[in-house]
Amino acid sequence: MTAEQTYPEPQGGGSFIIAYRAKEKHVLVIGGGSVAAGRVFNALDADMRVTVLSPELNQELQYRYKKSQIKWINDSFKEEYLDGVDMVLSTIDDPVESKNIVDLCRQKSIFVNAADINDLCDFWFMSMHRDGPLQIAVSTNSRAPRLANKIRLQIATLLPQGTGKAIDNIGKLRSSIRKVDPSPNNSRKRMSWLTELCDYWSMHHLSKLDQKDINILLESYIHQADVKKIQLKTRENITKNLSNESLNTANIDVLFEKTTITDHKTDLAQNTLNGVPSINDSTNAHLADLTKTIPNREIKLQNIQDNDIIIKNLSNKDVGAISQKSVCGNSILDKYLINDNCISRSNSNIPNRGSIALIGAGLGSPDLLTIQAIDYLQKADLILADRLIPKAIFSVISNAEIFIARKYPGLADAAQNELNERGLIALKEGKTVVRLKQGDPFVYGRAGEEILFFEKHGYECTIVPGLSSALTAACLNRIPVTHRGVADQVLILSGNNRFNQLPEIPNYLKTRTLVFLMVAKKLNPVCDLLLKHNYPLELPVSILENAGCFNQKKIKGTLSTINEITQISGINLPALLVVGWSNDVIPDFQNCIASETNASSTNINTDVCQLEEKNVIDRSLSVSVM
Ligand SMILES: C[C@@]1(CC(=O)O)c2cc3[nH]c(cc4nc(cc5[nH]c(cc(n2)[C@H]1CCC(=O)O)[C@@](C)(CC(=O)O)[C@@H]5CCC(=O)O)C(CC(=O)O)=C4CCC(=O)O)c(CCC(=O)O)c3CC(=O)O
Ligand SMILES: NC(=O)C1=CN([C@@H]2O[C@H](COP(=O)(O)OP(=O)(O)OC[C@H]3O[C@@H](n4cnc5c(N)ncnc54)[C@H](O)[C@@H]3O)[C@@H](O)[C@H]2O)C=CC1
Repeated sequence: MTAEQTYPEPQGGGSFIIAYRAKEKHVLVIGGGSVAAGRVFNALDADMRVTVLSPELNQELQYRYKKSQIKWINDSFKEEYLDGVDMVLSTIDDPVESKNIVDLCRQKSIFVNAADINDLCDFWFMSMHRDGPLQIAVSTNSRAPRLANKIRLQIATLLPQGTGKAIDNIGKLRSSIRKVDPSPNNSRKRMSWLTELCDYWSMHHLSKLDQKDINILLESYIHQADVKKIQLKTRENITKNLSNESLNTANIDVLFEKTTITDHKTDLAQNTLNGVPSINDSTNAHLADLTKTIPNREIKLQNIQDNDIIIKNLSNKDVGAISQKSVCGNSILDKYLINDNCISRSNSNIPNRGSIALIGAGLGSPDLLTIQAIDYLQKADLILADRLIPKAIFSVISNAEIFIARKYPGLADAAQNELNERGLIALKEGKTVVRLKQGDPFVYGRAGEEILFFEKHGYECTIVPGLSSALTAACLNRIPVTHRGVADQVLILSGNNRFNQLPEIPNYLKTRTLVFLMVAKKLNPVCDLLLKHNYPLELPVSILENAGCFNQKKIKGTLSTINEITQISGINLPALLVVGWSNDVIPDFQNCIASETNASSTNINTDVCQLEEKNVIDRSLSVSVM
């Protein structure tokens, strides 16, 4: 690589953006209108000493003056007022006088900004988002301030909740570490440990740390503990409700999302769902009118209390279908920007908007939930579930209200509508909603339909995968659905489709494993169908019940015998059927031991021909309870 390729070429024409520590610096704001009030707010936010020079003050400045946040010189500009000043912000409506002020400041080497003469400014203001110690500022370098405002809001809606708190917590930990290990020689050690911590843990978890956790982390740093293995109170909270017998804590070593990408996705999802505010028709029309008839500047003149009310109205009064496109053809975010205009520089007032996640509950045992699913279940306000979700899963839930859909025969559609509406109402109230689905939401879970419903109403859905029994039931029952030399394909089918019909069956292929979900009531016809399609009578099959749960059970047989066997043993729901030679690859452990001692049957773990010949697996041992 050439040096030109290695080192980036400066574009030029930008501003030098720094975080200026202006605490106690004396700023003189000239003018008493809304632009002055905005500047004053920013200066106070940076702990500057503020004097306003103007023959009049607007409402906000009068309020700040009464609260002794600012000094006020009730006069027009005179040169003498520049004495002892570190910075001047001119916000007057008189360009000639403004130019005069700028010239005088230049002579006195005072840093100056004039709101009405861009070209003469030493620096420009930026659109700013603030969340505690976090400040995000956007500059368009005086090209398009309104777009700076819009970009700032777009960025802010993408931030994970609790970002400011997470920064605070890391700040505390960082300074404690530097106190106990101040040596400049250990800079690399400090930096790499903290970097790993920040990269490895999700923003959500970092935001939840308390002083006790920070102390544990400090200890961990001292011992250079692996950040993936640190046990914290936060971690305990997450796992505390998991039932002991089902949770093997050793298996959930990693409770925190691995990468920042996951983190971003989770948190981003959480916030962008939240991201789109809702506006009812009359508010919408009202705001649309405002943009047409009143210049933005005048909207800004409203006082802060009024603006707060507008924000509340926007988030509470949301009714009806709202798509990403608003009536004016702009996005909903654009509408919100109109609203934000009213609050001008009040930084972080992104209204609290509901969010929804569709979560796969997996097989029914809490220890087979994903970390992300546990995380969502713990922070949810409302959980929409159905009767199929095993009770054990609910042990993970902290405080959420649980709504179980009343999906009884003949009422399924009405129950689905009811569930959707419950979700929508909660979203409009700004709640965190979780739609919990058994298995994986996209494998016969009808999640697609629900996503379309919520997204039609302006709420993007986060999707959290779950373990689907389609593959994992076989896995837990020692059936490798693919196995070299035995099976190289897997087909997932439903024993019972929407119109109560049997599925279409492909021609027999020796190396294909078939997995039928929802098959218990259709076992007989499904087996008949397979036989009709020339599947061999001796083809091994298994019924797998309650996979992954404490009452997991496997019933083995062949295509010709399984019906008879289950007529005796019965089938407990939920159950699925695995058809194919992969059923015979790994014998039950007891048989395995038996075959070890049996000289005539040795090499069981090879290909299916051998299995057939030696008949290693005793299929007459029809029921095996695990
Ligand atoms: C050079 C600069 C001043 C400086 O810093 O010296 C400047 C100059 C001017 N702004 C004008 C107009 C508007 N300014 C805003 C809004 C903001 N303006 C801000 C900064 C800056 N504005 C600096 C450049 C920063 C950059 O480009 O990145 C923001 C980011 C920060 C802040 O002010 O605190 C704040 C967003 C706050 C938020 O996000 O909340 C809006 C929209 C709105 O109100 O919503 C409009 C109307 C729409 C439009 O005109 O575009 C006019 C024309 C006046 C006229 O025509 O009469 C001038 C003068 C001119 O351009 O000559
Ligand atoms: N940078 C920005 O973001 C923007 C800048 N502007 C410009 O900023 C300026 C101020 O805007 P607003 O606050 O809306 O105007 P405004 O008209 O509400 O306020 C002007 C203030 O300056 C005071 N004033 C006028 N001459 C003065 C003097 N010689 N000495 C002391 N005080 C004096 C007035 O009493 C008044 O309080 C305008 O020129 C406007 O074009 C406008 C919009 C955005």
